[in-house]
Amino acid sequence: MTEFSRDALGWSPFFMSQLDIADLETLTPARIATVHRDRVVGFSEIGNLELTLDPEITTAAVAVGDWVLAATEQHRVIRVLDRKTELSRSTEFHTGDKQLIAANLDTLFITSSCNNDFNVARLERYLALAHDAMVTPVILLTKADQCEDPDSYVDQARALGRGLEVIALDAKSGDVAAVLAPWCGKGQTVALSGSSGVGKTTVANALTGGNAITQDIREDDARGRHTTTGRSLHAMPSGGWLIDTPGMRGLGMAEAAFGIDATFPEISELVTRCKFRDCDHDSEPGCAVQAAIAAGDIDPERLRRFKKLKRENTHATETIAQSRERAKKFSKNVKRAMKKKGR
Ligand SMILES: Nc1nc2c(ncn2[C@@H]2O[C@H](COP(=O)(O)OP(=O)(O)OP(=O)(O)O)[C@@H](O)[C@H]2O)c(=O)[nH]1
Ligand SMILES: [Zn+2]
Repeated sequence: MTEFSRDALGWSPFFMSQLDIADLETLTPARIATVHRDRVVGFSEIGNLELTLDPEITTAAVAVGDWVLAATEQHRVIRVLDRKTELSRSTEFHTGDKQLIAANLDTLFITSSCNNDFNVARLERYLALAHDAMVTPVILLTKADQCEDPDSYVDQARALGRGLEVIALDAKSGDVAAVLAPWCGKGQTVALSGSSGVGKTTVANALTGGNAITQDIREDDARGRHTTTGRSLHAMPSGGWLIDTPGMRGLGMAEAAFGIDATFPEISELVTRCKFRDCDHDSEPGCAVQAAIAAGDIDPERLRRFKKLKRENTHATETIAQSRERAKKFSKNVKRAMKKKGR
């Protein structure tokens, strides 16, 4: 059984302030490392805890990285603490509810490669996601060793944000952990996102010092054999934590209006100065954005991508509303059918 101090697990005054004296005396804070269908595993100062959830809480409301308060004798999660950061996405087909991806991340390494994978629009999408989650983005450009001019990629990526950290590296070299050390210190939590093949596993292995990465585990329980997802919160020798889950890997699309604005500050700061509130920043009279483009202050390509993301965002929101409507109709039909059957 491995014990970790709260500080080592990333505890901070933000979480402490959510506890009263009674909580402190009776409950144990734990950091969620695995979320199963009907139970979770948390790391704590008294070791790993296998926990079921209070009936009020569903596993969908708990994410890897969460801090919870556990009643250890009952092996039960009593309360999920407010998150410092929350990465989630809207589920497309179901209820329109959001799906939690990870909680209390400090840094998202947005990973791309110094080759054809590099795509400014895609990077902006990830940046919007990170901003929306309140997580610090760092752009990681792998395969610098296979590229003649990695600096040109770095420059393009740096242009995507004020003070944005961009790092080009060879993920297979020995110095990955050293280069990324500023974000991987004691109690800090990171995750990697990016397309397939950009080197997430390679970087993750370098950071965790081995093969700690997501594996499916076959498990036996009362209901028979089934596959569950292995541990998702991995300790790094540097003292930090890496979250690696299938959801994290599948991260891609953002429906994050706030995040989009934060990603395009030079544009979003101007739109309030347009003459019309519903300005499309196209050819409307008194458009502050077009004026800035004419003055050479804004890159028209940035505006084009800003508008594209906004459109997608609107579309995603509509889809959620529509799918809610569908779900409602469906449950009505089911009820009607059940009634008929009952007669
Ligand atoms: N030369 C070089 N090869 C790299 C670098 N990063 C990754 N690779 C190679 O690229 C291939 C894909 O890397 P992975 O780490 O598996 O990529 P991934 O992002 O985890 O891919 P998925 O598991 O599909 O999401 C592997 O063969 C790596 O060895 C790099 O910086 N330089
Ligand atoms: Zn305008």
